[in-house]
Amino acid sequence: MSLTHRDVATVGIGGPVGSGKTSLVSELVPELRERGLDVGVIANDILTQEDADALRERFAGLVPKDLVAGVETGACPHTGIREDPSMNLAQVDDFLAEHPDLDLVLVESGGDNLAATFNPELADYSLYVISVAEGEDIPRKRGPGVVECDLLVINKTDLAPHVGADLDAMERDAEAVRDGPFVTTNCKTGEGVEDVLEHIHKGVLFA
Ligand SMILES: Nc1nc2c(ncn2[C@@H]2O[C@H](COP(=O)(O)OP(=O)(O)OP(=O)(O)O)[C@@H](O)[C@H]2O)c(=O)[nH]1
Repeated sequence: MSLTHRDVATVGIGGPVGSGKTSLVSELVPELRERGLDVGVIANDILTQEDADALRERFAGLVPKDLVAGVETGACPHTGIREDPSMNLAQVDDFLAEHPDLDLVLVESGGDNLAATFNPELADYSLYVISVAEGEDIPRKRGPGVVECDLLVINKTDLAPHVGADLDAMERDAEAVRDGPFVTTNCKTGEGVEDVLEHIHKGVLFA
């Protein structure tokens, strides 16, 4: 069920460069397909189709090729997902024209600087992915992406001991700066992805 006027649920996935957004999408899609859901994927990038091309290959046999699309924003990533989401919305409409029974569209943002949030017109539910390896003080900085998303995902938990990050401190800070939930993940092993799915289900599919 969608909260926007389109008859499909949309989930935004934002976060800094390299935090693990594409890796999370790669983990989520097979699980969503396993649950019988028809999924489309949009990857926003400043000037390339790289993520979309990689995802199209990865999802071969799982997601029709025309349900994986790249949107080239040509500007700051947040422009296409917040200020003017029209290119992304047009892509959602294109998906629906060919696949009217589509259940869910994942919209991955290009990497940003902790400030990006999704326009509610584009995303019914938004995730913000940060990485342990980028420093344990990220939640404490209260970036709008971290504070305002529906679900904060603290990824790369496996790297905490290697970069000297205190995961417990990150979790305490996440709790302190947010009203909403957070989860911890390791997208290399799939750990925590089940929790993300549960939140998405609660947030959009079974809302
Ligand atoms: N160790 C570890 N590496 C991870 C994890 N998640 C992602 N990575 C790696 O981190 C790198 C960046 O991951 P991506 O998924 O491409 O990150 P992204 O946020 O999509 O990056 P951009 O699209 O460039 O902003 C890749 O080399 C991944 O394999 C994780 O949980 N643990």
